[in-house]
Amino acid sequence: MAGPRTLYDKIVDAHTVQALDDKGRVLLYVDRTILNEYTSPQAFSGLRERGCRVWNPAAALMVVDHVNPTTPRRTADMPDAGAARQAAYFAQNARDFGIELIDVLDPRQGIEHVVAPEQGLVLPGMVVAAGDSHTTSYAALGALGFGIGTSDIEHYLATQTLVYRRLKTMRITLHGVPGLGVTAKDIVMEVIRRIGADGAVGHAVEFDGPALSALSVEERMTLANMIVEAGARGAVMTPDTKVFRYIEGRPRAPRGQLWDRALAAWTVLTSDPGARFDRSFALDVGEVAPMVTWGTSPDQAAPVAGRVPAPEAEGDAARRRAAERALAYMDLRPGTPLDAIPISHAFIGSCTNARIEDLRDAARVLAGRRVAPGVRAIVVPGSTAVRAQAEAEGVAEIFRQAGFEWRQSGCSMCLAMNDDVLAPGDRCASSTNRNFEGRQGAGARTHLMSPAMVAAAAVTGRITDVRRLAAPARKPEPCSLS
Ligand SMILES: CC(C)[C@H](C(=O)O)[C@@H](O)C(=O)O
Ligand code: SF4
Repeated sequence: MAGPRTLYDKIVDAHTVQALDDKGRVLLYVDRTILNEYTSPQAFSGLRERGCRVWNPAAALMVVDHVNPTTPRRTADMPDAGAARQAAYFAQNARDFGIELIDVLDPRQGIEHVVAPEQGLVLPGMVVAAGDSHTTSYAALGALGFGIGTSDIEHYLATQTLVYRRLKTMRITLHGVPGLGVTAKDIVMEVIRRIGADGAVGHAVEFDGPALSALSVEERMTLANMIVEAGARGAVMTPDTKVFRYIEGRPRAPRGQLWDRALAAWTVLTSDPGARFDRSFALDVGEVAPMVTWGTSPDQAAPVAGRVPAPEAEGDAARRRAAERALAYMDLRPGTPLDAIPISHAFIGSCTNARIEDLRDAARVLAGRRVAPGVRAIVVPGSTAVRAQAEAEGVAEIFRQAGFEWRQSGCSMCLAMNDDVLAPGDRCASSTNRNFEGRQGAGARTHLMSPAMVAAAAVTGRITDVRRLAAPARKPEPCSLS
C-alpha cells in the first residue's frame, strides 16, 4: 500500500497471507490465541468432528477463568455440575490437542487478559485473536488484539489464520494531565460517554497522545480493554520503552540475541506521520472527573458530582426511551445526586481493573477505614500472581482489615457465571466493564467506576467522590502503604 500507513494497517498488512477480494477481505495470519472454558468447547468439538489437529499448539494457551469459584480456599472441585463439565472438557481438549493448560490450581491462573501479558505471551506487532471481546486489552503491549466467535476459533486452531475483514480506523488522542483521583478507568468511561456505546462500532481504535504516553502499561490495558464497550472491534497503541520494560524477562518473552532483534523490530511500530484515519476524537484528560454509571449501558455515565439525568434531556427519541428503561431498571429518579445512591455490594475485580496497580489504588482509600455496615465487599484479584504480589506488599492485609473478602482469581462477579451472583434489587459499586441488565445477577443493579471509587463507596455505603475521602496517588508505591 502506498503512502503513509496507520499502525493498524501495518500490522494487518504484515499478517496478510492473501487478499480474498477487493473489498478488504483477507486471509490473516494470527500469531497467538488464548482459550477459555466458556467459548472454546464448540470449536474443539468441531475439530474432533472433522478429524483436524491444532496447527500450532505452542501458539495457544488455555486458561480457566469464567466459571471457576473464587472462594478463598482453592480446590480443583467445581461445586456447580455445569462448570465442572466445562472445566473437565477443557482439560481433555488441552491433553488431546497438546495445548498448555492453566487450570484453577496453577499458580499462573487468572483472568485470561491478565494472565497472557503476565506470561509474556503477547508481544508488540503481533495479531492476537481470541474468543473473548476484551482481547483488545493487548493493544497496550503494541499488539493488535480482537475477539472472535466460535467458528473463527475453530478456523484459527486448524489453520493459524482467519478470514478477516479489514476494519475502519479511529484515532483517539489523549492530551492534558488528569486531575487528582482520576484514573484510566475514568478516562475511558468519559471517552465512551462522549462517543457513545456505538461510537467505535466497526472500527479499530488507535489510542495516542501525550496523556497516553504518561500512563503505565497497566493503565493503558484498562483503556484498551474497555474501549470494546464503545463497539471497537480491535485496538492498537504504539509500544514504547515502558512496554519493552514490562515484557523483558517474562516467561514467554524472547531472550538474548532474539530480544535485541525483537526490540529493533518493535521500535518502528507506529503510525506514519500523515497517516489517515476514518475518524478522530480527542480528549483533554484534564477535563475528566471520577465517573460513575447511572444506567444499564456503559455510556450512561456521569461525573460523580453530578445527578441522575432526566430522560427528557436526551434529544434523540431512542436514547430517551433507553434512558427511561434504564432508570426503571436501576430504580433511580432523575435529579437524584449520584453520591446519594446507597449500595449493598462493592466488587473490585475483572480484566479491566484487577491488576496490582488497581488493588493498590483501592487499598490507599481503604487504609485505616472499614466497610460500611450492611455492605458486602469482595475483591477478586485478576490473577493468582497479582494476589500473591498483593499479599507480599501488605495490600491484601489492608483489604482484609477493612472488611473486604479476599478472594482467589477469576472473572467471578464481573459476569456472575460462578456462584458470585447478586440477588434481585442488590446494588453494586463495581470496577468491571459492563452494567447491562442482569449482568451481575437477574434484577441486580451495577454502577461502574474505578477501583478507588469502589473502595470509597464500600466505606461510606453509598456512591462517593473519592476525592472527598483521600487523595489517591495515581501511582502509589508499595512502601507508601505501610
Ligand atoms: C464469555 C465471553 C464471550 C464474554 C466476552 O466475550 O466478553 C465475557 O468475557 C464478557 O465479559 O461478557
Ligand atoms: S473479567 Fe469480565 S469482562 Fe473480563 S473476560 Fe472475564 S467476564 Fe469478560
